[in-house]
Amino acid sequence: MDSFTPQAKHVGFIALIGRPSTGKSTFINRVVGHNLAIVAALPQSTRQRVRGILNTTDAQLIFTDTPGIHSSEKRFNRHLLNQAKLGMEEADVILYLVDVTRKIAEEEMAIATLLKSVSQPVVIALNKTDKAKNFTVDYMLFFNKLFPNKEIFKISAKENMGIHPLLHHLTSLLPVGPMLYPEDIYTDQEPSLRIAEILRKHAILSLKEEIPHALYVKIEDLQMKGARLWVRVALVVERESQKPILIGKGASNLRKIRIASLKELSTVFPYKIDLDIQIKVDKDWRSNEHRLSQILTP
Ligand SMILES: Nc1nc2c(ncn2[C@@H]2O[C@H](COP(=O)(O)OP(=O)(O)OP(=O)(O)O)[C@@H](O)[C@H]2O)c(=O)[nH]1
Repeated sequence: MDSFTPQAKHVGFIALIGRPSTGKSTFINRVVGHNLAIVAALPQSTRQRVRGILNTTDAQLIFTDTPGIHSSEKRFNRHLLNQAKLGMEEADVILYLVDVTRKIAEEEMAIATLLKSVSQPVVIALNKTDKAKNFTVDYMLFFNKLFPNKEIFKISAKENMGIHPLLHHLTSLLPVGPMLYPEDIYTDQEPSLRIAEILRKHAILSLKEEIPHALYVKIEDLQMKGARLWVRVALVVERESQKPILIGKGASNLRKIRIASLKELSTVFPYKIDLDIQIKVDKDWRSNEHRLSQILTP
């Protein structure tokens, strides 16, 4: 007997899909218990396919957090949709998370059409059912009609309601096989990706409206210098006029981003980090196919 044969469990990939701000990142953080993905009250804050891995006694659930699906023809949103489709192709199970605080709209029709054509099992979970104002009943009717006999889960990722039965059901749908990751690994993200995600989150949180979508983060240099990790990072915007907004009066916004990022980085990495943050302009990067594929492809 090979003593290295991993223990057989229910193991597989679960692609999370849903329209923007549905709570996908909150859900992953809730079940995995680490702050892996960007959680922000902003649409499309998840551009990288972040994975969270939940190890239980009988399963290894590997979650893929896709960008929110948008039924927009804009090139930028088409890219996000492609990323979501990519995430679905690799998955054993698709978990469709629905935000019940928003009325049923064309996005649900678009997603339902997409889901009708997939070969994997689809699980539907209605999220944010803790909110007083919600359209849970409308969604139940909508999905019962589209997917007769399918169990619909009612959850709150934020308030930790209904999560256990959902995880139990997801586990039952995963194939039995060897574990794909060691049990102590909860993400397969590279350190540079994690640093970029954290910087981008705090940059986004420090801004309002237009700019967040015009921003990406590039790790330009990353070196261990003695016991410290030295990182040079560029916050890249689309236009010169966006630079002063990001920097803020007397560099106040930049300082805010640095302090919040360093605080979070200190909880993730076991060494001190030096951050050299620069602000750069990459003119109209969102219309540049080449740049988009560099930024959006994990
Ligand atoms: N009341 C309530 N709010 C929630 C719940 N889940 C998520 N939220 C909130 O909804 C907002 C969006 O959550 P995210 O987890 O960032 O959503 P997302 O689907 O990852 O968003 P994108 O990355 O833009 O696709 C945040 O303000 C969350 O706090 C929930 O169960 N109940």
